[in-house]
Parts: sequence; C-alpha cells; structure tokens
Amino acid sequence: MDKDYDVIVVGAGHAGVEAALASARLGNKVALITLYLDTISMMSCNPSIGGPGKSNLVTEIDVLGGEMGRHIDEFNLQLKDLNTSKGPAARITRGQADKYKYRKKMREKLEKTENISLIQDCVEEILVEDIKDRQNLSYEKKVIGVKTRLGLIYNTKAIVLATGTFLKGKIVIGDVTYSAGRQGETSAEKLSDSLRELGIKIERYQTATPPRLDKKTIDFSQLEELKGEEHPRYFSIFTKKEKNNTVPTWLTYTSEETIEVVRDMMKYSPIVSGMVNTHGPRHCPSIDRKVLNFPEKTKHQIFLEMESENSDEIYVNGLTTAMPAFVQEKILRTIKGLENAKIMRHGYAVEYDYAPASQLYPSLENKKISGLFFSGQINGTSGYEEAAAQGFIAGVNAAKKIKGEEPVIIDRSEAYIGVLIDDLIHKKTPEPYRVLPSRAEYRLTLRYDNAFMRLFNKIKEVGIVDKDKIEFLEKSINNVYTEINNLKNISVSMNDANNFLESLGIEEKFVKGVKASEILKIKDVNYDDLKAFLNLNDYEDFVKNQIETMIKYEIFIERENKQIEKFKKLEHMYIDKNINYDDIKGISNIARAGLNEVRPLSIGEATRISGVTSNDITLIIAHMNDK
Ligand SMILES: Cc1cc2nc3c(=O)[nH]c(=O)nc-3n(C[C@H](O)[C@H](O)[C@H](O)COP(=O)(O)OP(=O)(O)OC[C@H]3O[C@@H](n4cnc5c(N)ncnc54)[C@H](O)[C@@H]3O)c2cc1C
Ligand SMILES: NC(=O)c1ccc[n+]([C@@H]2O[C@H](COP(=O)([O-])OP(=O)(O)OC[C@H]3O[C@@H](n4cnc5c(N)ncnc54)[C@H](O)[C@@H]3O)[C@@H](O)[C@H]2O)c1
Repeated sequence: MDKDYDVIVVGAGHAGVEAALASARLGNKVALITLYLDTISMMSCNPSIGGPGKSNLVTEIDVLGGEMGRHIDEFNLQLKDLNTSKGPAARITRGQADKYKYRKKMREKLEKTENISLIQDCVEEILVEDIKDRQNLSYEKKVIGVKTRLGLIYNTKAIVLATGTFLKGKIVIGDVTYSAGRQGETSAEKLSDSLRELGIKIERYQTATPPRLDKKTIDFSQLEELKGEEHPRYFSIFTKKEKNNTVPTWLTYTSEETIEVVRDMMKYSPIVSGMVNTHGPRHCPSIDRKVLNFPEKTKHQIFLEMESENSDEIYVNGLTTAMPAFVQEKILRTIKGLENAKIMRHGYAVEYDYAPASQLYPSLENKKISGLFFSGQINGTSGYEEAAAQGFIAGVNAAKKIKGEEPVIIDRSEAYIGVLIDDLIHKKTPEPYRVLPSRAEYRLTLRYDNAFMRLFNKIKEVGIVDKDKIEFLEKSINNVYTEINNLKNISVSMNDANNFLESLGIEEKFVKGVKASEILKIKDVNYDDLKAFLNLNDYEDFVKNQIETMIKYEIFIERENKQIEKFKKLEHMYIDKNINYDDIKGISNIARAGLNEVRPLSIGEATRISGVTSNDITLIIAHMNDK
C-alpha cells in the first residue's frame, strides 16, 4: 500500500478537517489520520458555532475557502442573529448545529474530496531527520513521516498536528478518573512524549462539559421557548436558502436551592478536592466555579439545546460540571423543568497535554522543526471556531511550504484570525485561549459582515476560492464603493429630506439641503428606505449592509484606519530570518532572550514580545540599517 503523502494531518477534529481540506484543495496528496473515523468533526461540548469573535472567525475562513461556515449554514437546527440592537462591531450570528448531521456530512465531504485518504489509527511518533545545510538558522530538523500504534510508517513532507484534548487525556468525574481523550474515546498516550523528545515544550490544561439529558423527561410546559430566525444572516456569503430551520431551544434558570446544593456539595468538586489542578477555560466557568466566584448570584441562565433532530439528547448550556454523578442529579432536581430529568451522559472534565504556541511562527510552523505545523486545542486554545481557523491556516501553509512558497500570514488589523494567532504566539494566557472582541484593537474593522472586503487580497493569495467566486466578490466590493460615492454626490432638497424623515416617523429635521449619504447616517434609516424617493439599485443584502455601515460609521472607521496605517508600517518592516541578536550591542538580556525565542518576522511583531523596550527596537532598526 502506498504510504507516501505530501501532507499528513493528525486528528480529524475541527482543526484537522479544515487543514486536510485546505491542503488537498491546494493540490496536495493528504492523509488524515484519526483515532476514530466515526467522530470526525465531533462537537465535544456545546452543539453550537459562533458567538462574539468566534462568528467573525467563521466568516473569515469561509471567504478564504474554509468549510465551517457553509457547513453550519446547512446542517443547523437554528441560526440566531445576536446583538442586533448594538453597534456593527458586535452584531453576529450564532448557530445551533445538528451535531449528528454536522459530523456525518463532514465525513462525506472529506471522502468526496479528491486527494484525501482517511485512515483510522493513532500517531505515536513524529519522524525527523537533521538538517545538514542549515540556511535558515532556526530549523534544526525536518519532518519525514509518522509512526502509528499499528507500527505503520507513513512518509511525508509536512505534518499538521490537530490532536485536541487527546494527548494523555485524563477524564475526571468527582473522584473517578480514567484515561480518555473525550468520554468514550481512547486517549493518545505516546505522541506528546515523542514531541518532548524533539525538544518541544509540553504543558497541561483542562476543560469540562455539562451533563446531557433525555428530552422525554424534561417538563417544557413552564419554560421559555426561543426560536431561531427564518431569514438569518448566514455565516457564508455564498449560502443561498429560501428559509432556515427554527427548531427551538428553551430557557430556564438556576434557583437559590441550586446554589445551596452546589455550596453544600462543594467538597466533592474536583476543583476544590484537587482532583483537577490544571487551568480550565476562564470564560466558560463550571457551575461550581460560578458559585465560588459569584456566591451572591443565584439566577444563572440555563439554555436547553437539542443536539440533533435524530436524537433525544439535550445539552444543558450553563451547567458545566465535573462534580460526582450523584451531585449532578441533585443539582438538576432544583432547576425548573428539570426536576425529573434523567441524565444520559454525565458532565466531566478532561485534562490533556498541549504545546505552548510561543514555539511557533505565525504560519503555525514550529520554529525548530521544519514542516511541523500545530493547530487547534494542542496550541492551548479552546473552541471549535478557534480550532477551525488555525487548522485552515496550518493546512494552507503546509501546502505553501511544500511548493516552496511564502506562508500566508494574516495580521491583527486584517482578521480575528490574526488576533488569535498573534496572541497565541506572544501572550501567554493562564488558561485555554478563547477569542473575544476585547482582544481585538480594530473591532470596527474586523466586523462579522465584511470579511469578503477586508480579506479580498488574502483570498487571492491563499488560492483556494475559484475564479467565478472571486469575480463575484470583486464586483460586490466595487458596487459598495460605487454606491457610497453615488450617495455622497446625490443632492436632496431640505423639503424632500424632511418629508422623507417624517414619513418614517423620525422627528429629526434638516435645516438645509443635504447629500443622500447624510440622510442614510440617521439612525433607523436604511438603504432600501431611500428608494422611496431616489432611484437606487437593488443589490444583494450583504452589499447594502456594507453601504449602510460604511456610511453610518464613516468617522469611526476613518479613525480606526489611521491607527491601522501606523500599525502596518511596523508590520511591514521585515527582519532578516537569519538575524543574530547576539551581534546587536546594547539590547537588554531579557529582550535578547525573548527575541531569540520568538524570532519575530517584523519590527511590529518584535514590539509585542514581553521584555522588548522601545530602546531595544531602536537598536534593532539601527542594526538593520547598518547591514
Ligand atoms: C469536555 C470538553 C468540553 C469542551 N467544551 C467546549 C465548548 O463548550 N465549546 C467549544 O467551542 N469547545 C469546547 N471544547 C473544546 C473543543 O472541543 C475543542 O476546542 C475543539 O474541538 C478543538 O478542536 P481540535 O480540532 O483542536 O481537536 P478535537 O476536536 O478534540 O479533535 C482532535 C482529533 O484528533 C484525533 N487524535 C488525537 N490524537 C491523535 C493521534 N495521536 N493520532 C490520531 N488521531 C488523533 C482525535 O481522534 C480527534 O478526532 C471542549 C472540549 C471537551 C473535550
Ligand atoms: N466547558 C465549557 O463549557 C467550555 C469549554 C471550552 C470552551 N467553551 C466555549 O464556551 C462557549 C459557550 O459559552 P458562551 O456562553 O459564551 O457561548 P454561547 O454560544 O453559549 O452564548 C453566546 C451568547 O448566546 C446566548 N445564548 C446561548 N445559548 C443561546 C440559545 N440557545 N439561544 C439564544 N441565545 C443563546 C448567551 O446568553 C450568550 O449571550 C462555546 O461556544 C465554547 O467556545 C466552553
């Protein structure tokens, strides 16, 4: 059997799937090796995709040629527009997936993609050889293959590791612990030892999930029902649907009694007993953690979400815990609607090995081992969307590496993908990293609705999206700018403008004639409203949306653009890959250590390394100018 591949992707979770598809779509022969073929794209926890920052990541990989956006648009139970009354930077879509269909259809997608071989096995060893002629100072070795649990050797030029929570995974429920990557699935016990032997630093994190209930045993009669949107804003710009599913979720709350039970039983909590002593995701705390941190709060939201239309399993969003089984049952008795609910799967925590991402370049390639890429939870992140975004970038860059092309690197001003990767490499967080709008400096620019505009050049650089789609996007972008210009040039008399506002029930008045763009700036006036008295074109919704946002928020967008210009100047001051920091006199030892560890690609990146001061930066620039 042929065992030679261009790229080997290890792990078919959300990162691995995107990596394999991206690499194959760029013409490579890919092996996707995973522990269990029936759990491809498995959602380990929440059956949902999207949320603040996360939705933006999904739209970004979508326009670049990734899969997650169009897949959730198709295989969801509902999509909901969130934050509609807030500013454009906050507006997003949240999708509740049909978890079964999502993973089944993703497997079908992989099987139908030319150039991908799916293999069920466990990778235990990364095979490398020394680089003799070291033209790049940073690489010491290069990958040549992997060895699996079955003793098979697969040869390759690049490897993308996407192993999630499986490396030496240990499950904890109360005082019960056992080895597993996810409940019911074996862990991978040897791969992280192989990485350690290659000199890669390995640490441990933890994450947890709530219990799943049997729908038949829940009393929905007293619960609030929340339906999705019939016409949501889809994640993918290319999705066309008559209307979307609106399968409901239900809302209930914890009670004073719930908090009392958790408090009484706290000694059994693994985070109190010490059964779990690694850091877990701070932004998705367990119910025991919420009671410890906010003892006075008794009413926490609990969303009950179906996992699939083909199952009775209900996900209890907001009740994450790894307390013992009997405590989980006691807690449920205190929550409206769940008094008689039966648990199908108990909540649990899992501890696992990960490799801190400071060891990577922004291409997601390891700095010492050429051709070894890391993506997803193995980089210390949490979340499907974070995993998918990294998987996509790693898959693209593995493909570029093989072709001898420059990697695709996206910066903080271009996409949440850039914020995510830049933060991972330069900022050590004490818990699994989750993308959040507060981490992005240029939030108004990195909107959910405009990835096709801000990433247009990157779409071409990546090279996956086909010509027709690129032309469609280019035409749409032209339409946005042409129409903005048009509206800025159409004069409207004071009377016409005021009559129009009055017809919409808006009290505001103009005191002189205005341009049409000024009318559109008024709150509650949208592009289609202007058609009442102006002869305007009919564009696709996503185009009209851009016209409105770019006109309404023009001043703020311009202000942000100026900041981005300054940022870009430093990002574009590239540092020679072979620079020897020991040659630069005057920089501090702490800066030198940081620079040697990170090996920044640009002056902008160097400024974000902790311990590097503006004086050090001046000295590096002077050194570069002397060369
Ligand atoms: C209990 C729990 C709760 C979580 N809660 C949430 C949540 O609410 N929401 C959220 O967004 N995220 C949550 N996460 C995290 C989320 O599941 C991950 O961030 C996301 O799935 C990571 O994607 P990934 O592709 O990196 O890894 P995973 O989805 O974990 O996939 C890893 C894949 O690698 C394979 N694999 C591992 N090692 C090997 C090997 N040596 N050889 C071959 N194959 C291998 C596995 O079989 C698996 O298919 C949770 C995870 C767990 C386990
Ligand atoms: N153990 C864990 O729970 C764990 C571990 C790792 C990562 N995570 C992350 O946590 C996220 C869950 O946390 P979150 O609360 O920020 O995200 P979420 O998607 O559950 O909630 C986002 C927003 O949607 C609202 N919302 C939630 N469910 C809803 C529903 N059914 N209908 C309408 N609105 C709903 C919430 O109130 C919130 O404002 C996951 O997406 C995952 O990335 C959780």
